[in-house]
Amino acid sequence: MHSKEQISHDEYQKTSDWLMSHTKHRPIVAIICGSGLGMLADTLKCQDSFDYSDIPGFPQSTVQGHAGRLVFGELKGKSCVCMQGRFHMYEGHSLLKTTFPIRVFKLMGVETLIVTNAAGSLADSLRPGDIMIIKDHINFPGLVGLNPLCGPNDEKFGPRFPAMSGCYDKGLRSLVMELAKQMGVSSLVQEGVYAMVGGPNFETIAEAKLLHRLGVDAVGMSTAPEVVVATHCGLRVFGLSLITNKVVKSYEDSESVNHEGVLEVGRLRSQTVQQLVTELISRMEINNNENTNNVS
Ligand SMILES: O=P(O)(O)O[C@@H]1C[C@H](O)[C@@H](CO)O1
Ligand code: HPA
Repeated sequence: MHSKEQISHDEYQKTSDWLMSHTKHRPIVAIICGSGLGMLADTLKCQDSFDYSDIPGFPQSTVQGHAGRLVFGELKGKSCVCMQGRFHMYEGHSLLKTTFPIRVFKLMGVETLIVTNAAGSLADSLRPGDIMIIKDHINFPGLVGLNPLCGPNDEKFGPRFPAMSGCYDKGLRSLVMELAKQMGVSSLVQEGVYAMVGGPNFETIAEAKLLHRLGVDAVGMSTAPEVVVATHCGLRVFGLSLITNKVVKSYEDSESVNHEGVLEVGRLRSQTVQQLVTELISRMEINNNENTNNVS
């Protein structure tokens, strides 16, 4: 059971120290690329990149469309770190390992986490290719005790009982809605509720109907554990889902979803997602800590 595993503060610190000694970048923004969205790292300038297999303590990516590389670089004058590939519970990683990079980023001085994912839509208003700004989430594994915060609490990171209301920063959500208008893509962008299920199978029709009745707008297999750990340690979070498919919720519908189709929509919408994230990073306000120095 996941809650028996522990990762000490020292272990997170060791990975952070290793990374800080191998790059001059001092990131203030971390980006997690969802399935098929690894190109978000391509926009970073003056890159330093590390395969996960070379980073002490890092888990390995096993999913197609998740390269398994950590990329540091500058975007619009801000120092960033980008995960080209995330870890999912269904890969067999414990939730602590799944979220390991988040606390490492915190120790490196990151202030803001941008999470992206591929998701299937339940809401009729969300079509494949649309972008859903995550307003809130339902962490289904978390609700039954599969939560990365289970086990002894490390007060150095955050409190035993962290609040999760407001975990998706309101200011950043409004900013992205505004940016979408300015970029002329507001018809593609709306807010909604994301639900995490364990995967790796896609939903049955009965499960889809249940999620729809519960008010879920989009469903995926990631993100919630990362956001819980990030919020626990005080990171500001912005999340977006690229809608890659409609979740089949009728027995009359003969369509079915597959991972290749998910990756394909990622490729088709990569530029718009990239532009939105770039503009967000460019326009977001940051706290002036020592990490704001640019790398020359
Ligand atoms: O890493 P994300 O959440 O973007 O990946 C989604 C969920 C599954 O891992 C995969 C299914 O196609 O895409
Ligand atoms: N369900 C769950 N996860 C997903 C989906 C889906 O329909 N599409 C992309 N990730």
